[in-house]
Amino acid sequence: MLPTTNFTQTTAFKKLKSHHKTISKKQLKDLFAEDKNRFKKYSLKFNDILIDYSKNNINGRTMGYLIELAQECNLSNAIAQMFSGAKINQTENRAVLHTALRNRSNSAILVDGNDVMPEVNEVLAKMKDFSERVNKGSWKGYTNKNITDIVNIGIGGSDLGPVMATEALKPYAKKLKVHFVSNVDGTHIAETLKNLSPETTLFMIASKTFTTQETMANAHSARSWFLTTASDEAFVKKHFVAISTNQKEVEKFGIDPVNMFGFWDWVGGRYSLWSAIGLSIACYIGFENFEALLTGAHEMDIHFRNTPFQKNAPVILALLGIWYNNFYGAESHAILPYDQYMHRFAAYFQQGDMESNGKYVDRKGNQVDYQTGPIIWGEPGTNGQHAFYQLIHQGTKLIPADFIAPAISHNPLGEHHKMLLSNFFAQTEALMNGKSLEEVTKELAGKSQEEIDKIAPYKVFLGNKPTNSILLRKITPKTLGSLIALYEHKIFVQGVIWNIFSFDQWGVELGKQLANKIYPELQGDTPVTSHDTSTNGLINQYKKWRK
Ligand SMILES: O=P(O)(O)OC[C@H]1O[C@H](O)[C@H](O)[C@@H](O)[C@@H]1O
Repeated sequence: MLPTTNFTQTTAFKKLKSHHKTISKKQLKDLFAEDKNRFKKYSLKFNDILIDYSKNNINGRTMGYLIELAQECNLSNAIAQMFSGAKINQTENRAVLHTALRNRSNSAILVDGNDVMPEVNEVLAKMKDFSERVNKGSWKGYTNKNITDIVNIGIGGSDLGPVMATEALKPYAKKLKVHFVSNVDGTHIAETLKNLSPETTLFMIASKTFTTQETMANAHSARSWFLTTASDEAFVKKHFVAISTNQKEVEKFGIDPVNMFGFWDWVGGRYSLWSAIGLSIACYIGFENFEALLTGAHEMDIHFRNTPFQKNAPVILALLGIWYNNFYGAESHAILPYDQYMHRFAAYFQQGDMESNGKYVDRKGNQVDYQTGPIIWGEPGTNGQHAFYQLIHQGTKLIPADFIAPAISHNPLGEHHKMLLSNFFAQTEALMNGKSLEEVTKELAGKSQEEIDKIAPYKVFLGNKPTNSILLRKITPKTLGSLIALYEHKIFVQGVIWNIFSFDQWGVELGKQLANKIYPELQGDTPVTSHDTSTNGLINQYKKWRK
């Protein structure tokens, strides 16, 4: 059982509340002026990742109290429980063991008294064999041609991780092309299949439950498309594999269990890219690179498990998030990768974070009276700079942001990377320092006082906007693995402190139930009357227009 401390009742919370009153009056740039060692004090290095959190509204006292908060909430105990296989997903009575999937040390991890590692290793070996066969061309299509294209059909956790990681690691791609179909909107699969040949396409039907409406609809459409050309059901096994925890449903769909890659109920969908759900990643970048991804995550797991909170990267990022969420009233958190390959990273952690910590009931079953998970959003820099950064710089909302960039580009084209990184460095500096009225006035020298008075207020930047900078040496499979695990554990720590269950997702059920109720009502032309007037009106207009 996880601890159930109400963090707002802790001594550390009270200390932080009163400390906030004084430190929030301080300007970040003054904190830097006061302390020459600020960067050294508030940055840490983990392998090829430098995390600079010095541009935050914190001092030694803030960090001390935040760490006390983590201690009072029994974080160490919660961490130990997660790694040991305790059933900390209490509302579903499940262990939470994505860390076992990348446990390269192979030490035993027990669930209900059984070591899960032999099974984990067995699936990994099967993934290795499969990805190598497809890549080498010894896995043939039904007309004896090599597979050239993989289509992963899945949604949510069975899609976002593989999409994000294959995009982020494109420079490591072998020769297979990979495509992803998630949306039940027929456009997604229709557009994907347009340029593919059934003879050389392999479908991976990825679904933990194998009952998800969108995935099953797309899987059936893919099979029909395939059979239109291939004609013979017997060929399905050469072109369809399943990734799931539900063998019964896989067989019902017609996929041979030999071509099924299993995982377990203790792998949460949004934490599943390390499992067989990562098969498309392994095929795309090669198994050795997939293993490097696991190793990177494993090393972060070790760091998270064994490092004192003062130097513990996920703990620090989590506590800073809590600082802004619960003391400064920040509603959102931006993730801003300065790397085009990382363009789905924020989208990936929208599910990772918001599905985990978007909860209003605490671990005792009571409604919380404080804020929990933030809204996660972001786009790659520099594109974001020319779109929404205006609001970060001069809007009325406080938006803490993580800036992420690699020192070495996979495409060292002329001066591009220096230009990109000059923006990366400049933005956090600008957000911190802002621009004073005095500086603006100086810039306007030569203009009349009247003109200056008119325009100057608009040109002032208040600054004092907090950011973390995460500088990576290079985006490699290993570094990406560590980075993803860093964010995963950050989410875990926050969930522990907010006293919520981070590993269920009951909130997605209601919409699904209602869609299932409405679906049959869309048959025929008879107007519906069973809903509120708005829903009835919309459905009935749809029925008129579709004729
Ligand atoms: O993998 P599946 O069982 O198809 O589930 C796919 C997704 O749908 C669910 O509704 C949840 O919101 C996600 O957590 C999950 O990843």
